[in-house]
Amino acid sequence: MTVRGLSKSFGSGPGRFWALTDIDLSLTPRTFTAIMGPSGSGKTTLLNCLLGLDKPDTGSVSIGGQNITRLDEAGLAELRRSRVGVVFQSYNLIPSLTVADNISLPLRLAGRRIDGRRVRELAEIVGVAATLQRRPSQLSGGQQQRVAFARALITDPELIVADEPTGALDTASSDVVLGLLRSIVSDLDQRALLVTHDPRAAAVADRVLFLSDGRWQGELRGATAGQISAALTDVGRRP
Ligand SMILES: Nc1ncnc2c1ncn2[C@@H]1O[C@H](COP(=O)(O)OP(=O)(O)OP(=O)(O)O)[C@@H](O)[C@H]1O
Repeated sequence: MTVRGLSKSFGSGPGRFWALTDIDLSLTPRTFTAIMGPSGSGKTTLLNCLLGLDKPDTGSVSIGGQNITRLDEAGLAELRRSRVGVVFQSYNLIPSLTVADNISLPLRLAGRRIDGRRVRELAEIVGVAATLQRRPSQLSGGQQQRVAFARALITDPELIVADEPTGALDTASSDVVLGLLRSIVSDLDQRALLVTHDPRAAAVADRVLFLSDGRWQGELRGATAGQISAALTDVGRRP
């Protein structure tokens, strides 16, 4: 996945506001990248541009070698359904469906064949194989988030985007979910993009990119939570 020279504004005339300016980003397979930045720095706008929910003013977003900024609505729907797996803070599982049916839902929506063996395999990888016939309400928050990861992986996407995936979890469940994301990247050859406010979560990534006022402010590789926290404070202080 490659982003080149991406800029995004809202409004027009004197009220025009640049939420993102000249953003470049490259995510290669088996890399785990975290994005951090103060509130209003442009993180959600960037994710929305990657998912085709917002159209950038300039620049390109290439996923699987295709510039998604040129896709029509049908192409963008297919992108979000099959080519990018997304996990949010709220697990967004369908309460009336079993865990197995929640995991296979993206395939059903895409009209693709459901491979029961693959559903079980992913459930095992994320550690919810014993819960396949239960409903989401019978699972803990951490278990529900693991189901959301299996659902994100079922279409074998080119990128996993996790937007505050540990925001609603306690420390122990957060650690499990972050360890899972880490192993998804290494064992399943995935690339992952994590947006988080939590330096402990970002420390699990290979590199952390800092965004402020819609521009990259720098990056850290292999940093501890303490180093990330200090860098974040520094970014927030810059004029
Ligand atoms: N639809 C919109 N219209 C006008 N301004 C917008 C719109 N969406 C976002 N913005 C502005 O763009 C800037 C970036 O917002 P964005 O939501 O991307 O920040 P964020 O880093 O995700 O913040 P948070 O951490 O609080 O979620 C903010 O100043 C916001 O007010």
